[in-house]
Amino acid sequence: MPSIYAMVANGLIVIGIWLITKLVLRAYSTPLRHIPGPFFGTFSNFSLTYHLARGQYHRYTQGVHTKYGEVVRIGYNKVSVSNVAELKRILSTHNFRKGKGYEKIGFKPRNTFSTIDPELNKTRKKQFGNAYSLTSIRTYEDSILEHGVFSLIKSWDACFAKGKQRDGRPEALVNFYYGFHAVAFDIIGVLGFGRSFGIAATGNTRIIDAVNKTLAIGTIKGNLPFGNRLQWLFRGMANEPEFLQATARAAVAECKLQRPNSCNTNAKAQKPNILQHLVDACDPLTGEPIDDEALVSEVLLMLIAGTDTSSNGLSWTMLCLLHYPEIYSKLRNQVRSRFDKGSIIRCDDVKNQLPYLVAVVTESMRLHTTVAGILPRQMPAAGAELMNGKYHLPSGTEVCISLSACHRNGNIWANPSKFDPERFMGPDREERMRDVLAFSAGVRICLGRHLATAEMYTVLANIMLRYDFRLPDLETDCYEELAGCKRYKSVDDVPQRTFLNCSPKYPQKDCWAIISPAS
Ligand code: HEM
Repeated sequence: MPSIYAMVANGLIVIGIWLITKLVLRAYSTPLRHIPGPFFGTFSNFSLTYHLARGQYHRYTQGVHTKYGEVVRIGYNKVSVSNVAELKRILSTHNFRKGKGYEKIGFKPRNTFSTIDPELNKTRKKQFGNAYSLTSIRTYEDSILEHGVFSLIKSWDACFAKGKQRDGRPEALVNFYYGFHAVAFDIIGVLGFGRSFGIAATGNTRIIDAVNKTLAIGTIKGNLPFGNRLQWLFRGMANEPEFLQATARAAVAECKLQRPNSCNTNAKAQKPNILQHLVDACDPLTGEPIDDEALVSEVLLMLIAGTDTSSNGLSWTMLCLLHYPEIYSKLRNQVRSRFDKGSIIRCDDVKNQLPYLVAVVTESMRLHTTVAGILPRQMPAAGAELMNGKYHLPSGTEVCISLSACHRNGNIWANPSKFDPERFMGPDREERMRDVLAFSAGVRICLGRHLATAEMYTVLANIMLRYDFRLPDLETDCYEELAGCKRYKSVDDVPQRTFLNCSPKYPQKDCWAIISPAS
C-alpha cells in the first residue's frame, strides 16, 4: 500500500503535468503564437498584472514595444499595439468593444465611460453629449477662468507675502502639482456638482485623496483576476467610494430641488453647468428622465475622468518647461509679445494667437501621456486581422491600448523621447496633431476634451503672462520644503505612477517651482 506521502507526491505530479499542459496549450494552440513578445507573457498574464499593480504599465509597454515592435503579445490572450493607424482603426468602431474590466472598475450603475455596451454609450451621448460641446464650454468659460486661472493666481500671489527677495524682486516657492489639482477639482466642482469644492481657497484636499484612492482601487479591481473579491485589500480605503457617492448624490438632489426636470427641455439648449444638462436629460425613446442612481454615476465620472487628467497634463507640461529653459523662454516671449500685462487670455485667444502654446501642450501630452493606463478592447466574435492580415487575433483576445507606447513609437516620431514642440509648428501641423491620441480617438473618444483643453490653455497662457518660473536650485534656494528633494536630469527620470492616469509619484518632492512676478 503506497504511503500517504507517495500519494500526495503523485497527486502533485499529476496536477503539475495538467498545469504545464494547460499553459503550453494556451500559449501555442492559438494564432497569437506568431506574435513576438516576452517569453513569460506567452503563458500567462502575470507579468502584465504585476506591472499594472505597481503602476508601471506605461513604462512596461514602452519597453516591450521598443524591443519587439509595434504588435507585441504581452499576455496569453493579450496583445499590445503601438501602431497609430491600427489603433485609430480599432478605436473607430463599436465592433471592438471596451474590455470587460471596465465594468469591474466600480461604477454602479454603468456610465458613459464604464459601459461596454455601445447602445448605452450612444444613448447617453444623445442625452447629454451637448453638455461637453465646444459651444457649451464657451458658455462655462467664465466659471473656468474664475475657478481655474483667477483662483490659482490669487493663491500664488499670496505666497509672495511669505516668500523671499532675490535681486530686489519678490519670489516664492510653489508646488504646482497641488495648485493645478486644486483648480481642476474646483472647476469640476462648479460644473459637475453645482458648486466649487473650495480646495484652492481652503486647502482641504479630502475629495482629492478620495478620488486618488478610488482610482487605485478601480485599477486593481478592473485588472487583477478576482480583483472584485480582494475587498479586504482595500480595508483602509473602504469609505472613500461611499464618501464620493454621497457627495454626488447631494449635488444631484440640490440641483433637482432648485430646478426640477421638465423632461421636455431642449437637449441643445445652453445650461449654466454640466450637472444641469444631466438632470434635464431625457430618454430619447420614453421621454423619461435619467434615474437618480444613473445620474450619480455620471456625476462621479466627472470627478474620476475630469480632474486628475487635466491637472496631471498641466503638471507634466510645467515639468517639461522647467527642464527645457529655451522652450520655456520661447513660449513666455510669444505670450508676452501678443498680450499686454494684466490681460485675461481666453481659450479662443490661445487657439488663434498662441500656436506655440498649443504645440507645447500637445507635445507634453504626447511625451507624458496622462491617460497611460491599460485601455483594453475586445476582438469581435469572428476575430480580427492586424497589420494588413499579418496577424489574426481570435475572439477572446484583448488588444491593450497603450497610448504612451504609441506616442513613443520611433516609426512615427523622430527622436521620440525628446520634448520638441517644433514637431507641431511645421506645415504638416494638423496632420501631426492627429497622430497624438492623448484623448483617444473614434467612437469612445474623450467626451471632456474641449473642457480639458480650455482649462489647460487658459491656465498655462495666463500664468506665463504673469509669472517667471524656474526650477529651484537645491543648493542655493533655502526653503525647508526642498529638504530631501532631488534634481533630475530629465523629466523621464522623475518617478511616475500610472493608475489609469500617469502622475509624478512623489509630487510633494518633485513638483516645486520658484515664481516671481513677470519681469
Ligand atoms: C487632459 C485631460 C484629459 C485627458 C488626457 C483625457 C483622456 C481620455 C481618454 C484617453 C479617454 C478614453 C478612455 C478609454 O477608452 O478607456 C477618455 C474618455 C472619457 N473622458 Fe477624458 N480626458 C481628459 C479630461 C476629461 C474631462 C475634463 C472630462 C469630463 C469632465 C472627461 C470625460 C471623459 C469621458 C466621459 C470619457 C468616456 C467617453 C466614452 O467612453 O465614450 N475627460 N478621456
